[in-house]
Amino acid sequence: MSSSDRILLILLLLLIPTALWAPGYLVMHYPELTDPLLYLPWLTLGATLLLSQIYHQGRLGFMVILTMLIYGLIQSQLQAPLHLEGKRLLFWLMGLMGPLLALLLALLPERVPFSRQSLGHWLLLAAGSGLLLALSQVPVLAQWTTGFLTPRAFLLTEHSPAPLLMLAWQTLIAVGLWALYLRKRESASMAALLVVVGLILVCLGFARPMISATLLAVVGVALFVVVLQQGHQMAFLDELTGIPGRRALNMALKRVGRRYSLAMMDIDHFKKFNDTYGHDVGDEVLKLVASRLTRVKGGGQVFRYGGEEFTVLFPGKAPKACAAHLEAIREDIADYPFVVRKSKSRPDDEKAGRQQRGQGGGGKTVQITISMGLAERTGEQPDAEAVIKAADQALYKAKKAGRNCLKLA
Ligand SMILES: Nc1nc2c(ncn2[C@@H]2O[C@H](COP(=O)(O)OP(=O)(O)OP(=O)(O)O)[C@@H](O)[C@H]2O)c(=O)[nH]1
Repeated sequence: MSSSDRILLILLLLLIPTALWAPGYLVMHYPELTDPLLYLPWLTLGATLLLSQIYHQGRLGFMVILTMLIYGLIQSQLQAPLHLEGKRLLFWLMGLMGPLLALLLALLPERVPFSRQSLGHWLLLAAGSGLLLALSQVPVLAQWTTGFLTPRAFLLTEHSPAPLLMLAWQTLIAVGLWALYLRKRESASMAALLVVVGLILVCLGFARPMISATLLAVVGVALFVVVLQQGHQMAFLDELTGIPGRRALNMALKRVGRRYSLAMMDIDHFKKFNDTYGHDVGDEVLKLVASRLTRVKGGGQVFRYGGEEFTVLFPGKAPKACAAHLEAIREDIADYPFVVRKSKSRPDDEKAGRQQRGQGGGGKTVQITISMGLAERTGEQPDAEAVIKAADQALYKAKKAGRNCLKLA
């Protein structure tokens, strides 16, 4: 499970106790706080909207705006008993259209929120809100929801006004968003999933006082964490390969301590490879090498140093203790049959790739090799710069020695 998956899971789990426990606890023990708490979602969501602007996370910003619209609707229109026809219809429309809008926003391309390019996103939000308000004024629909739909849509219990039909629709969208997140690993689908799960819980516990304020305030905090996490990824992960980049290496070197070894490695003849097969295939090679390198044993931490160079850091290890692990990974890469396909249909996951190779794949198999130089921190080379330089010199020796080998400084 990746770190973003773990964060998502924690945030989702955070919503459930909030829904079950916080509203009742607040009303019972701190009744004087209930009025100020109604402002809390505006605060948490407003802060997240600001941060999403700073980090240029447009779709996430739109998820925040959608949540604000939902909260505004609940506070301004839905503070009345739901057996009133118009209110019940509005509740239905919010429960059905809110998740749909979140899904559609997650499917739209990334845009900076307050710019001309995001006009489509704004139109979608405006159209959704306009349609909701227009439909809520149709008397026939109001009669239909109370007279026909609600009794047949299986109300959960008398404590929850959310009918099963609505929950089924919301759950379907949540599952779709989960699948979208697993496929694309984008913060927008993660944010949309949090908003939809938050809305499901709000609908389920709608009869409880303060449910929307407490839950949507927590959704605001959860979205804040998602923006921060995305900002962290942008700063520390290499975009092409997805492994930590140079900045992450610099941070790791600052806290690694006094004893460590460091290997610099470089893909052999990569320029020729790029010139022969094209930059796109070169990028695929970089991704492949990065993913194979991350399997290094012995506690090695892998970074993309830049271009076709990678670094592996072994905290607390002497070169003797990590050379075998590096050799193993060098051989693993040299033995991996990289197929250059004519089409750009290289599958993302390795199993599918192996299957495609098994069927011939229609491409040419080429060997990728890497050269490595290994150095350790010593009294003579106490700072990280000197260790990197020594590892670089050892790498140069490896290139001179015919490539596809490891040399010690
Ligand atoms: N496709 C792709 N190529 C890159 C990237 N970054 C750097 N390169 C290429 O990597 C190549 C590096 O080539 P050189 O430093 O001359 O070394 P080499 O061809 O690997 O030869 P040796 O290191 O001597 O084995 C250049 O052609 C760069 O354009 C990248 O992100 N993607």
